[in-house]
Amino acid sequence: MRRKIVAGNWKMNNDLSETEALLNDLIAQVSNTHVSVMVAPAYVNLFQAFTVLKGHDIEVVAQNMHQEANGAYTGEISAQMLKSVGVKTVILGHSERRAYFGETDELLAKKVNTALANDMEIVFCFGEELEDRKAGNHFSLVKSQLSNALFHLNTEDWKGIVLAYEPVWAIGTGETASPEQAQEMHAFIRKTVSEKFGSEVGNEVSILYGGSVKPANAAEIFAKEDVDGGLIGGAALKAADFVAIINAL
Ligand SMILES: O=C(CO)COP(=O)(O)O
Repeated sequence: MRRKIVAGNWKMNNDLSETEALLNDLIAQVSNTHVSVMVAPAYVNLFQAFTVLKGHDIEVVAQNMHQEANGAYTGEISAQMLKSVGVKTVILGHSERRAYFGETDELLAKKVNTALANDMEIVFCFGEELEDRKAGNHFSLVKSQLSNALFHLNTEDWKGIVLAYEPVWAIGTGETASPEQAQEMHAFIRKTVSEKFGSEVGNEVSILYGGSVKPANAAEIFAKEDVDGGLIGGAALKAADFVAIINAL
């Protein structure tokens, strides 16, 4: 059975006291036990997030990580640092990392290897830009993002991979992919993974949708066969909205 997941990517939002307040609101309101719930606060608040969430079934994950084990990389954070505060899962490949911080497929392949070598689970993000979709290149673009960063893995490695399809044109824009567009792409992703790694891997991998998911549209997107949950940005910053989205899965 594929795992159902709703993950909140807080991006560069919430200082320490805001982080504590939002987590306490989630503790009070999250009750859906068949969904794995993840939250990704800023690095500096991860340690305190674990303290606040102790004993509760909400996983704290990181938004990013450096590919090297340690060294002279001013401002960066390693897998071991994340693990030492309790992080077991890291988001990699977010479109904002690709667009604003120059992260390429090649670099992401290295980050993927580092995370897996550290027994960390990965929420791997990818998705096309509006021009790609307008030009009809969205399937080939998505396939190349997957193959460049993940096709060197072996079948066993896929136990640690969750995929998150986030069409860039739908992130933070209020414009969502229609449920049909999401399903069409998720089915393509599953087929692409199955062709390369076998149908067992393809059937087992959870594929999340991300891009302007909100309480009003979550249920119809999550109802699609190949959509196993969501990666939520803006709507994850308000407990009531995030919980409504969890409850829609
Ligand atoms: O980028 C996202 C999650 O990683 C989606 O962001 P929004 O939900 O704000 O569109």
